[in-house]
Amino acid sequence: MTKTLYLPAPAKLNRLLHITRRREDGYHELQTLFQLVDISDTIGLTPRDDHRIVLNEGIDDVAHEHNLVVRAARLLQNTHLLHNAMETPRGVTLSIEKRLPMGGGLGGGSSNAATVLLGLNHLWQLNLSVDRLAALGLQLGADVPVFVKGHSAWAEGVGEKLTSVTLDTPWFVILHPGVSVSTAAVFQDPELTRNTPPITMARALQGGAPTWRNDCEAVVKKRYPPIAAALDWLNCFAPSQLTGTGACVFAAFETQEAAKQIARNASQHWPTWVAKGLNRSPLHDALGG
Ligand SMILES: C[C@](O)(CO)[C@H](O)COP(=O)(O)OP(=O)(O)OC[C@H]1O[C@@H](n2ccc(N)nc2=O)[C@H](O)[C@@H]1O
Ligand SMILES: Nc1ncnc2c1ncn2[C@@H]1O[C@H](COP(=O)(O)OP(=O)(O)OP(=O)(O)O)[C@@H](O)[C@H]1O
Repeated sequence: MTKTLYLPAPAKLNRLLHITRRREDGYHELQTLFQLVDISDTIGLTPRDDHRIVLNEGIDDVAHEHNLVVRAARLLQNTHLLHNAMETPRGVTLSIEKRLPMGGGLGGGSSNAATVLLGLNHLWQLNLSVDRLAALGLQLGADVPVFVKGHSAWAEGVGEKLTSVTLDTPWFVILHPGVSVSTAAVFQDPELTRNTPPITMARALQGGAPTWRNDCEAVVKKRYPPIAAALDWLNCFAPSQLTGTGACVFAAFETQEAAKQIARNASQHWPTWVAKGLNRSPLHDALGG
């Protein structure tokens, strides 16, 4: 019987997010500190004898063809075909066990895609380098490369120019304020701070957590009062921030016990997670890379 490989797709937090410039193409250049955390979706990959890419358990509301796991598998299959025209590309049956909220700023979809790229590179024995896979991943989304590289990182560009960093690893309380944020609308908002002067990585790291902030926060709070309310609530216990363009907000605690205590109260109002900060991705641990 063909065995299924189950691999984690961890979440990320943006512990600092500066927007430094709007580009000609409308996209924005960022400086961000990505930290991986230990809450994950699980992706199942079962190799097939034919060339089909099948998604068994998907996600309601996302058509299979649009699902980032299917798009990642197709991208890899097409890349392989292009360079190995004589070889029949292999297929895979995929499944997703979703725990990360969608569109929450935790990068779940991007992480799912990265797990498929690395998992299939392993199963199909393609031997593509991590750098090559990260470049392919960028075609699927700006947050895919950091998950492919598998380490907390300082990022520039739209998030693809990565330098691995080692961050502190506190326990985080993460809340989902229950609204869905349009990333495009936040980036188009005339009031968005989009001219923060670039800083060096060394300076960002030297300043540490008390100096880290997210340039999207003011606009997001104004547009989405439930996010402002969640930030105000969490700020009563520890300095709190938005991840990405939201909707999730988070705060760091020194111990698991302290985080759990706040999470117990928070969970009366919002979906809540306690997550440990990581530097290395559990996906890379699982693949032994
Ligand atoms: C802000 C972050 O969460 C930081 O981790 C991510 O860069 C967002 O990445 P994402 O959710 O994959 O966003 P995308 O789906 O690529 O972008 C949605 C829309 O937001 C705007 N956008 C996004 C990223 C970026 N660096 N500049 C932008 O202006 C663009 O209008 C884009 O059409
Ligand atoms: N496998 C997938 N998992 C989650 N979302 C997916 C997936 N495939 C496609 N999508 C689509 O991608 C959108 C963004 O998902 P994702 O969970 O990555 O957002 P996010 O956490 O806000 O990420 P980011 O921090 O990169 O903005 C979803 O709203 C959904 O429509």
